[in-house]
Amino acid sequence: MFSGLKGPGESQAKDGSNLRIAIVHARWNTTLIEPLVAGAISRLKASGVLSENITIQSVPGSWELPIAVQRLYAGSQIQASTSSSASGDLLGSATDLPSLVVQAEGLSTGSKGDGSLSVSKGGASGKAKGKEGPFDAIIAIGVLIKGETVHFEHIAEVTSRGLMRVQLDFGVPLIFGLLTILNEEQGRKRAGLTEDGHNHGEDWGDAAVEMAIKRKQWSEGIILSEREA
Ligand SMILES: Nc1c(NC[C@H](O)[C@H](O)[C@H](O)CO)[nH]c(=O)[nH]c1=O
Ligand SMILES: CC(=O)[C@@H](O)COP(=O)(O)O
Repeated sequence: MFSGLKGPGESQAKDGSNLRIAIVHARWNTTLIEPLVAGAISRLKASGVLSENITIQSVPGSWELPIAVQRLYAGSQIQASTSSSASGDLLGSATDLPSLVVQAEGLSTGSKGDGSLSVSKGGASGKAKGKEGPFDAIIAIGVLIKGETVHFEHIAEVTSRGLMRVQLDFGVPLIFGLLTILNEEQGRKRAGLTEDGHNHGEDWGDAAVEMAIKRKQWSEGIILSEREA
């Protein structure tokens, strides 16, 4: 897919075993979204990111990506403060009994769809409980396909700006996984669904690990030079 000078170059994704990564994807154009999400997950795991430390959330369309990423990241920050106060003292920020039980037991809650609460051990799917606390990086995935109107341009512009704003406002690496394509064939190529295609989701997974590790180092004052000047 990448010919000549194009492409991200050799992956710099190192050990992701201690990272917490979120993937937020739109559901529009799901036949392209699904392989892109799968590609990102495959590379996260190839770098050692644990399954229980990969959080996946979906939104209706790309327009919803910025708000979802912003609120999800803010929520992960609250988790950190809640779990640290819960470990420090039983009451923490939650004082109602159900929340205390959920916290104390390391349970997770969900909705049964009839408005009642379901509570299960471990993560929402019952799997091993992953890390809590702020995400180390977030991958936003969407596919915008040009139609007959200028709807495409409006969403592409503001969604891109919105994602960049969240990234800089919150200081969290936000991997740009928004495909803005003119036709479905362009999308199939970039989702790795054609012989000459390449799954861009793989690049986004690598980028998330690389940037999460570098952000962690920089936030601890660890400044390493990648090469001799
Ligand atoms: N046409 C596409 C959309 N449109 C939907 C919007 O993103 C949004 O969900 C809706 O306007 C409600 O706020 N979304 C995509 O991701 N891709 C498209 O091609
Ligand atoms: C990106 C879009 O919203 C686009 O697919 C909508 O198509 P149209 O411009 O024909 O309404």
